[in-house]
This record gives sequence, structure tokens and C-alpha cells, in this order.
Amino acid sequence: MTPKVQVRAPGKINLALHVGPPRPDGYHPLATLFQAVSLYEEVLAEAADDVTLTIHGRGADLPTDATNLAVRAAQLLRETSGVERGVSLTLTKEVPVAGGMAGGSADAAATLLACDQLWGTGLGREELAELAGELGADVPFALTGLSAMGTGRGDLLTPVMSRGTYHWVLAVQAEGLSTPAVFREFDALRGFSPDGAARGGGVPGAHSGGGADVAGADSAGGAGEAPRVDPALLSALLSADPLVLARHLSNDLQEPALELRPELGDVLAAADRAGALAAVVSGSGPTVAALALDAPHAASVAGVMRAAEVAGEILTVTGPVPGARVLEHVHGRR
Ligand SMILES: C[C@@](CO)(OP(=O)(O)O)[C@H](O)COP(=O)(O)OP(=O)(O)OC[C@H]1O[C@@H](n2ccc(N)nc2=O)[C@H](O)[C@@H]1O
Ligand SMILES: Nc1ncnc2c1ncn2[C@@H]1O[C@H](COP(=O)(O)OP(=O)(O)O)[C@@H](O)[C@H]1O
Repeated sequence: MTPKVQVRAPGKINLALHVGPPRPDGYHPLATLFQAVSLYEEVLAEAADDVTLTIHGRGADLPTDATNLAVRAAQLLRETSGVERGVSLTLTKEVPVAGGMAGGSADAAATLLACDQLWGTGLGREELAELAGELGADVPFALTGLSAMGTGRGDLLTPVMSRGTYHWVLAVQAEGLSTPAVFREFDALRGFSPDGAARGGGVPGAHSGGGADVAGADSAGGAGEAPRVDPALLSALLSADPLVLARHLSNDLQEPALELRPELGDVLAAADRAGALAAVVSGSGPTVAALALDAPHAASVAGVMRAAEVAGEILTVTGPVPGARVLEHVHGRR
């Protein structure tokens, strides 16, 4: 039997996303609170001579060449570990493409773990996390999952304690939004030039320093401050009470996403009318995450939002869930 490894990795939503002005390398310092949710990417890695990729589920029109994040992950691990074998990758995608839920990052994380196991490279989770950070700002979080604060480019992770399970209704759009385009719109709205210099005067939201951390009580992303996660959000996650969490959802990229996709205003309004506790654009959008009290409430909110026809699809998910996990490992022989 051909050796094979099956891994799954979750998508994420950002409960809070504070963004600073661009650094000289074009990246923006972030302070974000990630929650991994129960929408998964599955990667089946089978022993082969070359690196190849087949895609099922969403994203059947994504490239399968070396520009695909899953292929890049396999190539990077091969180069780093000196392995000369190949892998046949089969990707089954549930996470919306370019939806602000880091599906491509989950593909990369799942592929790193699957190939690491298949090839027996013996790299530890820490070394895999380093490679993950090279592939994209969101990739390290897809490895670890659960709840974490991301700083730097979003790739420096601090695990965060969270109690209970939160129920979300996701409004998924048929057409994604480009992450770089949303960051560019953010810069334009705040008067930042792409190299980090402020063009205009008052620039609420952040300054040009690279740091980001947990804020003092009322300084989450305040003027002249590095972007920060509000400690009240961390406390809310310990409360296990969705009514408390609902008061702390925020996203600095929501305004630029709405600028580029004004229809998202209708989605947020529909979530409100449907009785969601709160709703926020996830990451760079266009997926909107609406928080519910519990599973029956989420089903009811989803029903009303579906009837409002504001999104291509309405899904219900829960979070937090664990990061990339091996589902099956067949050692076999070739
Ligand atoms: C915005 C966020 C929030 O979680 O999520 P998504 O909406 O993409 O899921 C992330 O920061 C996205 O992370 P990821 O999608 O891995 O980003 P990368 O591939 O590293 O970068 C794509 C592009 O986004 C911009 N970018 C990304 C991260 C960051 N801290 N500053 C940036 O300016 C840059 O233009 C970069 O070239
Ligand atoms: N395996 C992959 N899955 C999804 N997108 C990928 C993949 N590899 C490369 N990409 C590119 O990354 C872009 C955004 O990726 P994705 O993670 O789906 O969204 P987001 O960054 O909004 O969370 C896609 O539009 C596509 O161009």
C-alpha cells in the first residue's frame, strides 16, 4: 500500500483586528485575536516521485502549480529538510477562497504537517511554525489553532485562554476580496503611503512603530499607539458568555472592505435584523461572522439571513477548534 498521511486544518475568524501603518517592507503591524472555527481544509499526501496537486471542493479553479500555497509548503519543506522524494497532494477545501478566513494558509499548514509525517523529516512543531511564517502571516496560526493573539505581521503568536464554545453564522460571498487590495484601501483611507509615511494629518488607529501587544485599558489601537488587543476582549473570552464577547468584536479592515464591497453593509444589517448578538467582517473580508447565543439561536439567525439573500451561502460553525491534526497515517511501502 502506498504510504499516505491525511491532515485537516481549520479556517479562522478575527475577533479583533487592529492595524498599524505599513512598514518599509509593505507589511502592516497587526494586533489580532484569532479564533479557529469548524470549517476545515483536508490534505491527503501520498508518496510520489514529483510534487503534484489536485483540488476538490471550493477553489477548483485555483492554480495547481508552484504558485499554490500547498505546493509552496511542500517545496519549502523539501528544500529545508533535504528530502528528495515527492508527494501527490489532494486538497479538499471547505473554507471560502479569498474570504478572509485564511483557507490558503490552512492548506499550507496542513501540507507542512502531512509532508513532515510522510517524509519523516523529524522537524518539531517549532521548526514547522518557522517555515509556516515564511509562507504567509496567517499560516502559523493554522498550525496551532484554538485562540491566539497574533502580533508582528500576525505571525507572532501568543496562545490565549478561552472558555466555552461560541456559535457563529458565516455569510460567505461567491466572489472573494484580495487581501493586498484591502490593505491598500486601508492605507488610502488613513492617509498612509505604502512605505509607512503618513501623508495626511490625523491618523487614528496606529503609529509607525513595529510593536504590537495587549493594550492598556482604553488604548486599543488608539492614536500614537502601536496596534493593541483590548484586554477586555481577553477577559470576555474567559467569561464563556457570548453576550460579553459580542461587545468586543472589532476590525480595522472592515471600513476598507466595505469601501470596496458596499453590499457588505447589507449583510451586517441583515445579521442585526436576524437577531445576531454582533457581526463583524472577518480579516480582509468579505466573509461576515455573526455571533449567536447557542446552536438553536445560530440556526435561527442563519435561517433569517438565508431568507434575506445577502450572501452566496450561509453556514453555521463553532469555535475555538484545534489547529492542524493528523487524521490518518498509513506507513505502507512503495
Ligand atoms: C488580513 C489577515 C488577518 O488575519 O487575514 P486574511 O483576511 O488574509 O485571511 C492577514 O493579516 C493576512 O494574512 P495572509 O493572508 O497570510 O497574508 P500574506 O499572504 O502574508 O500577505 C498578503 C498581503 O497582505 C498584505 N499584508 C498582510 C499581512 C500584514 N500584516 N500586512 C499586510 O500588509 C501585504 O500586502 C501582503 O503582500
Ligand atoms: N491553496 C490555496 N487556497 C486558496 N488560495 C490560494 C491557495 N494558494 C494560493 N492562493 C491564493 O491566495 C489568495 C487568498 O487566499 P485565501 O487564504 O483563500 O484567502 P484570505 O487571504 O482572504 O484568507 C487566493 O485568492 C489565491 O490567489
